[in-house]
Amino acid sequence: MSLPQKITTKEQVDALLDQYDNFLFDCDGVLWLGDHLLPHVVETLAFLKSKGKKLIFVTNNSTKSRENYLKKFEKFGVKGITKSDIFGSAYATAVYLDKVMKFDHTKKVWVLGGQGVHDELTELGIQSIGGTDPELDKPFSDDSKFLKLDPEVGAVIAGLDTSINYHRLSITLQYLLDPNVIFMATNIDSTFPSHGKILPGAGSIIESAIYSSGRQPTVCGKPNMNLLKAIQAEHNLNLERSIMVGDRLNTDMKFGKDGGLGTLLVLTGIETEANVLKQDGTPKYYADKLGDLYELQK
Ligand SMILES: O=C(O)[C@H](O)[C@H](O)COP(=O)(O)O
Ligand SMILES: [Mg+2]
Repeated sequence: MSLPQKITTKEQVDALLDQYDNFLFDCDGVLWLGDHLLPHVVETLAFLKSKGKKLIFVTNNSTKSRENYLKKFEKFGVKGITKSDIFGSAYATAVYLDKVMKFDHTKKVWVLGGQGVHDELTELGIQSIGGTDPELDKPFSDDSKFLKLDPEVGAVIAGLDTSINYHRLSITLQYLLDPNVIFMATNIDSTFPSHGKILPGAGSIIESAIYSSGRQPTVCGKPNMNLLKAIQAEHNLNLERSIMVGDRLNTDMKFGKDGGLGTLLVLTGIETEANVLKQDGTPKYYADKLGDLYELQK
């Protein structure tokens, strides 16, 4: 059995830097927990950049568009990131619907999810309804205006929705009962690391739509390899010299392993050390936190 190796010394960090040119970062649980930036993240990213490393950000959190992630990076003082370095699951899902499924732009998308999904669809010229519409915050009743279904809806996209309620789930089901309506999910993470808490993730919400409709969605976030194809179309990385840094085994680490990348798990999000030490081969490396790559240099 090949146990994951814990990064605890400067020599190990140096060896990691020799081995990899491209660092792909998960965001929730690696860089930040909501609005709380994790220790020495800004310094670590600057340090890696100073060593000539390419930094790419790959998040399953669909509540923000790439444009809004850019603003979040700026707010935290992370410099030198461009939109093309950010791959969010809202973006990946919108692009897949548009480019792979060739979605008819005269049709609309019903959203069970946050603003990120609406924004990425808008950027591609696709209309969307539902989602963050405040009318959906009202309790469900037979008078709901949404029960008069929009015949132009051709797809449902489901993702993380922190305003989830019976109204949203009920209307989503009405659209999914039509087998001609495409069903997509941004990601299937069961949980979501918040500051000091583990909360229900997008997968736990989407599961309700799956169960009630009896349908399975096309999923676009990690560990789906379509996301890696999208990254490759933009950056053409040498995957053997690339490493995926994440906090979750069944999304981030699987994504890295399936894609032929190295894998580094940090313990600031979902997984515990005991859990990591049960793994054989993946992750290849683990650390208490991302900031250790910087702190161990001192
Ligand atoms: O439930 C979700 O959508 C996810 O748990 C969460 O947002 C994952 O984000 P990531 O860790 O990929 O940045
Ligand atoms: Mg994460």
